[in-house]
Amino acid sequence: MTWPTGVGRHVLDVVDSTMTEAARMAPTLSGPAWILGLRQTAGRGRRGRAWVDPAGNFAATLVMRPADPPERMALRSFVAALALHETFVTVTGRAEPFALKWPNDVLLNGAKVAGILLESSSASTGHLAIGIGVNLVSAPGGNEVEAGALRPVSLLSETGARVTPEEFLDILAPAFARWEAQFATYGFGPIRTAWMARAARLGETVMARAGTQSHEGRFIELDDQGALILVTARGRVAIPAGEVFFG
Ligand SMILES: O=C(O)CCCC[C@@H]1SC[C@@H]2NC(=O)N[C@@H]21
Repeated sequence: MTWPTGVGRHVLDVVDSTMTEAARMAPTLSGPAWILGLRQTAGRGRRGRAWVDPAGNFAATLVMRPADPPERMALRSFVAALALHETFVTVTGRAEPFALKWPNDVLLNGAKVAGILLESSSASTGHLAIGIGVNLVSAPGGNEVEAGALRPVSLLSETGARVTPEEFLDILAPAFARWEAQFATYGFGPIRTAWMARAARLGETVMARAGTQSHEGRFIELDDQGALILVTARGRVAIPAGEVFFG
């Protein structure tokens, strides 16, 4: 696959976090760039959690500077999820074991194989950093993740597919560029439709936690802002940000 024109590619042997490196590099960048860390010493996940990624796993951040309002910027997590899903399908030749979990995870055989972390800067650089972590060759033990979280698995253990972080990036970056072009041209509509076609547990009852509130209901769709829509005993509820538990 061809590397997208005008997009930087930086590979670092060791880095604290590619998110931190993205913030350091942003002022010097003239266009979008991928930063791949072959090892991270202080990787971070969503909601202040640590992200442990041993050698052989994939840890990268795409830094870009979209001229978008914040709510539109945030929709790029769905663009990234679609690009990640496509990359897994390309690498394994199989679509059926992969699914997307709202808001930002990719599942393999119902367990977590990848996560996405979005950070935007209010500083003068105005950059958006899209961090992607993939358990290519190893996954944390079930006792290393918080209670109720999905079991982590690796691509290698579940499918036998062995791919290096550099190879993974060289498929992911063009895939992201294609989905991003679709988002830029047609807006969120086709992204939303494609995301729902790959969504885990669509139509089923799930539990969502948003802040201190929990909602149980049938997951019927994403709305046009990327919020999770549940039909609960009290009616339709839109959850703009939170976590979902499948139980
Ligand atoms: O909590 C999650 O599921 C999101 C995990 C995101 C981890 C990636 S690894 C590359 C980038 N650098 C980081 O420190 N975090 C993200």
